[in-house]
Amino acid sequence: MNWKNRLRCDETAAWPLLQAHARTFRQDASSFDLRTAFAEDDQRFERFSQDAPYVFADLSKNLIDDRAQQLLLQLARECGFEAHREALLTGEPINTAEQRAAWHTLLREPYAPGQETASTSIRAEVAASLADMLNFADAVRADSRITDVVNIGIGGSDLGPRMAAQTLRTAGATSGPRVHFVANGDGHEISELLPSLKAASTLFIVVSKTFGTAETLANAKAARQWFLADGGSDVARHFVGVTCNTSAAGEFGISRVFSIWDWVGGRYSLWSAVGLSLAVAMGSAGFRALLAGAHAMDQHFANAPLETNLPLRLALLDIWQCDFLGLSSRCVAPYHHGLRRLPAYLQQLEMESNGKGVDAHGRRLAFPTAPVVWGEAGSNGQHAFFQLLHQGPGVTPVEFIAVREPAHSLQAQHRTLLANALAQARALMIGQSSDCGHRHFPGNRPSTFLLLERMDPASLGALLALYEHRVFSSGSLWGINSFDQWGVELGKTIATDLAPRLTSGDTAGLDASTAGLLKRLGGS
Ligand SMILES: O=P(O)(O)OC[C@H]1O[C@H](O)[C@H](O)[C@@H](O)[C@@H]1O
Repeated sequence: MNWKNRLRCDETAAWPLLQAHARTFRQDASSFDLRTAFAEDDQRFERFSQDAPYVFADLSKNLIDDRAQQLLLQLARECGFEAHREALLTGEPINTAEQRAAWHTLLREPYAPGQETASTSIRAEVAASLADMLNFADAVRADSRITDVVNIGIGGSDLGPRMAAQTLRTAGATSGPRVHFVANGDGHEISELLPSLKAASTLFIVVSKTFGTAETLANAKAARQWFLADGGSDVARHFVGVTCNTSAAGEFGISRVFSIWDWVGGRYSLWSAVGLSLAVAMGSAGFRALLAGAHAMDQHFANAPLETNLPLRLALLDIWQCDFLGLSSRCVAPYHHGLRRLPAYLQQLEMESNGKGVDAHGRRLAFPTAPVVWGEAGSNGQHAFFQLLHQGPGVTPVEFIAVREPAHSLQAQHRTLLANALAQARALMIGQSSDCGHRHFPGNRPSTFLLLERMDPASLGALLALYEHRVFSSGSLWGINSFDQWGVELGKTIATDLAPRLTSGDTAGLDASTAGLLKRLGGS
């Protein structure tokens, strides 16, 4: 099957079979129960868990059985998933709305000069661009005059590098200058940071694929104004840019520009020069290790049989939960302090990619797509919202992420943390019967457990690539284009219209609520 003619999940023969099968999972006494499933099958853990590069995954505590798993695999095959995956990995224009590839996997593919293929020149270009970016990053690290680096960007130009830098700092894999991130259009964020800096020892990296994002341009202007006021004179040396739009960066006064390709989607761009601040934080060797870890996961995704292909298995579980069990949210609980921004990163990756109500041809979808992703680092979440997960009226699947080896020496404390992650997953599943209502835990609540041996650049690269491919896989089967984001545009257009009205007080044509609020907010 050609990827362009692939089927949508609800057009397959597997779809109605899955619907029928899902009825046996309804929440009543005769339905599927995890406790019974484990009691009746001593191989359940082995069959619903697996290794993938750098990641071990246990899916066995989910509300899924062999028949559901087989039907979901049938659904993937019927949809033409393998052809679509091939198109992703070979740079076909799968972002059909914008007629371009989504070829982030190329950014982490090792390049050996002399390999003659049709795409040799783009591979050579990618390798040269990476070397240029990493040389610059190492030079910044070696320059004792630079003590602080500020990444100015938002969305995909912030979330990935910020989360990865934070994770690897906690893991002890960063050194060199302090790296800060400014994203928010709210001027409080940059205003809080700037007074702690000195113009002469600060490097600003302005990251924007389009170089047209209002928040980033406003923060970059504020930074330049502060830089000049603080006695800085050499804007060209202290401001560099990362963008597709080199001319707009030039107009801003930035001469040192690291360019990226239009086939690198914002939320998939961490691996490109968008990761410059991260490369400054960990050096070229660390950045290359991150790419190598991601590439190992790419290879797994490309070659592992569908039955043991972890990104696909997680995507099938998402589809099963979302479309057949009616579970519309997923809690991510990373039991690693460094991963505390992972839920925010995944919110963009998953919800901006797959939060669509139409398919790639613009046809309305009659089934739900991306679940709401939310979460907080463990064990913090246990003392906040886990109450709802254990005893709330609805069911929310939880995804635990744990790292076996800590980067600190508090071994006993780490064992307690791991015990807590295990305990929460087990408590959700086994529950506890009590005649006293508020002490009753229904149990049979699903969770997935992802386990890393240690947190280092390669493991993080693999984990993030796993999530990217999972999102591609579910999006592919839902029939949607995971690589556009038209849903963010309307609000931007309206904000452009409203901004001058806050000063003029003009409310013509506005609804009464917006007009009333505008009058209260205006004039400052
Ligand atoms: O990198 P930029 O062009 O500044 O875009 C930054 C972000 O803003 C957009 O509105 C999109 O929602 C994001 O996908 C993107 O990552």
